[in-house]
Amino acid sequence: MGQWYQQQVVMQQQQWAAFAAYTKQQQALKPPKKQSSSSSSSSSSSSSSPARQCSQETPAVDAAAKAAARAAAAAAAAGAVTANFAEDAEEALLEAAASRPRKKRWDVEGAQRNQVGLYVATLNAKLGPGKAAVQPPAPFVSGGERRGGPAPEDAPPKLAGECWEDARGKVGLQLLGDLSAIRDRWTYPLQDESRRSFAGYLPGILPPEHCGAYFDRVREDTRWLQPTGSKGPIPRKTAWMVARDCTCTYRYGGLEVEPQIYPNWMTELMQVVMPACGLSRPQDMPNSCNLNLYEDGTNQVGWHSDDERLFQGRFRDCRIISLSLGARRRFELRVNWPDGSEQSLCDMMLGDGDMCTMEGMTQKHFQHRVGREVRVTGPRINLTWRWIAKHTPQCPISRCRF
Ligand SMILES: O=C(O)CCC(=O)C(=O)O
Ligand SMILES: [Fe+2]
Repeated sequence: MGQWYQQQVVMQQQQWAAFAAYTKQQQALKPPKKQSSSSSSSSSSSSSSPARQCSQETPAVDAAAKAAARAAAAAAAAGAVTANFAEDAEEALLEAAASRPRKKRWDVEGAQRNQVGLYVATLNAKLGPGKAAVQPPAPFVSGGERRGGPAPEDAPPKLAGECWEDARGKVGLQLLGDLSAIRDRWTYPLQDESRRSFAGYLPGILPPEHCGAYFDRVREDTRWLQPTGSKGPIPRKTAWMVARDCTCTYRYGGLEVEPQIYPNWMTELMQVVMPACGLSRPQDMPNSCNLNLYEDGTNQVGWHSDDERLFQGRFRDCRIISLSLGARRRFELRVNWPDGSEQSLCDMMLGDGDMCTMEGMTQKHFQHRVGREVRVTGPRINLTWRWIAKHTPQCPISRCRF
């Protein structure tokens, strides 16, 4: 092992030890949770003992931190993952540790174990067969919930057999990559037939010399907003655009973004990129687009699904097509309800001019994010096209009868 890697491993281990200590301290400081009404405990919320909660929770924090530290060290030693890996694992754990109960059966330990487990599973996949040196923490089976994620008790029942959804062939779902004339340039990093969930990747659809021009145009000719949510201004700028005659606002996570009608550059850009997804006729084009501007790696979007009512993605197949311009960022997907010991995390590095899709029931079964990557210094714009399936009652299109 080279000296550089050894230094990295030691640094990561030190970082993790400090982090574990910090997390432990935070857990101890955490205000006591309210007892649930069904609890027989006589202690009120103000008198329940933080020390007791702490002694239950810190071993899990430690175990998860150690597992992630081993994962990060092994990855660095093997040179198998990007330098951002340790940071991502740390963030995953931080996120789990910062989670707060939403439902009675929420369990911080389970959430942490599953979070870290996802990273370890990804790492092992990257290390390759026979080199999976890292043991993931035991998966958490029930009673857990991840922040923003659905509760285990909300897991949909499986159909007869091992599948959650009808097969692609049965419902006639065609993947955009298969519709494309450049089929051989598409890959599908996420292909989960049992959940009828797919994510496709098409590198470099725009030539590099055009990407910069589009980037500047989109940046300059968009009215960017930075709405404020419950935790302050969102860590990116955003815009919501819709096709002519539509007035649907986009509501998500307590935010509401007013629509801008597709400018001419948007229609032109769609004509350039949509044929790569087999969509060439104007009537086939998506009727809405969410735009994000990430000024640098500190800007991000947290775990979420694009499962708003507008798109009906929880109930029917839903296509989402994205184009990235500017700095390369990691786009990750994770499964909502892992099956038994199944650990599923999928990531794609999205660079200048790359396209990516989410198709089928992905918004029901998976969450996605672009996490913090502090080493990224350049800006990135992402355009995420969708089809509005149910317009808001106020929108004239919802009142149209064709
Ligand atoms: O920036 C990205 O690649 C993802 C954006 C996203 O998830 C969204 O706009 O809903
Ligand atoms: Fe999204």
